[in-house]
Amino acid sequence: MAMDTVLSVAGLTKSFGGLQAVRGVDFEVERGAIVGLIGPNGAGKTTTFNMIAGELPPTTGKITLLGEDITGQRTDTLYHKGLMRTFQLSHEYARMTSLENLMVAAPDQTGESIWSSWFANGRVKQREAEVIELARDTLDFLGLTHVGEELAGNLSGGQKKLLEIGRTMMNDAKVVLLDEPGAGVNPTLMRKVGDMILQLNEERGYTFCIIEHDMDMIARLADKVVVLAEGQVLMEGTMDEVRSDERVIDAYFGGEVV
Ligand SMILES: Nc1ncnc2c1ncn2[C@@H]1O[C@H](COP(=O)(O)OP(=O)(O)OP(=O)(O)O)[C@@H](O)[C@H]1O
Repeated sequence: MAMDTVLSVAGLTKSFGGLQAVRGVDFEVERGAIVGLIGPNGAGKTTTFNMIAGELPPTTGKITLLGEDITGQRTDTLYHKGLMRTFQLSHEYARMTSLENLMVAAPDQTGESIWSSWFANGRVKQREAEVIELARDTLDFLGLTHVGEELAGNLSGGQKKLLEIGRTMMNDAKVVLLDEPGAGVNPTLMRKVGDMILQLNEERGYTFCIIEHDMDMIARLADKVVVLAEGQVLMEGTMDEVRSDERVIDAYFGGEVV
C-alpha cells in the first residue's frame, strides 16, 4: 500500500443469496484525491460503498482506513474515525430545519452525537453555542443561509445535496463517500455542488470517493476513475483514458454500435 493511501479495498466481495453483486474489487484512494467510481446500472457501486461505510458486512475482503483494518466496522464507529458517506436519496430530517440538521451531525465533546445528549439531558448544554456557530458558518459556506430556518423537507433536491455535504463538514470528516451528488439536481446547482466538493478538497484537504452517473461532473472533479462492471473493476485511469477505452464502451453499451 502506498504511503499516502487513506482508503483501500482489497478482494472485496458481496453475495446476496446466489447473486454475487461484488466480485473481488480492489482499489485505493490516495490522500487528497477525488476518485470517481463509475459503471453501468447494477455494477456493484452502491454495494461497495455500503460495505466501506459500515452498512453492509462484506462476504470476504479487507477495507483499510488510514492503515487500520476497518472491515465490518459500523457506521457510527467510522464516523468517529472521520469516514462519512452521503446517500443517493438525501437523508435529511425533513421536519427539522436546515440549521438543526447540521447541528445533529456534530459530535459533542465526549465524541458522542449531540443528538443523544439532547435526549439524555433534556437540554442542550454549553456545547450548543459552538455547534450553532459552526452550523451557521457551514450554511454560509454552502450558500444556504437563506434557508437555515426552513424545514429541510422543503428544500430543493440540490439544496438537500448541499446540506448532506454540510453534515460531513460538521464532523470535519476527512474521507467522504458521495453517492450520486448530481442525481436529481438542476444544472446550476450541480455546478455549485461540484464547486463545494472542489473547495473542500483544495482548501480543507478532504478526500472524496464519488459515485456519479453524470460523466461531465466526474470529468470535472475526479483525478482518477475506477470503472466497475458486473461486480469487478474493469479498469482504472484518468477520465480521458477511461472515456476512450473499448472495454468501458462495451460495458456501457453492450458492444452495440450507438
Ligand atoms: N440488498 C440486496 N439484496 C439483493 N440484491 C441486491 C441488494 N443490493 C443490491 N443488490 C443487487 O446487487 C447488484 C449491484 O447493485 P448496486 O446497487 O450495488 O449497483 P450500482 O452499481 O450501485 O447500480 P446503480 O448505478 O443502478 O445504482 C444488483 O444486481 C442489485 O440488484
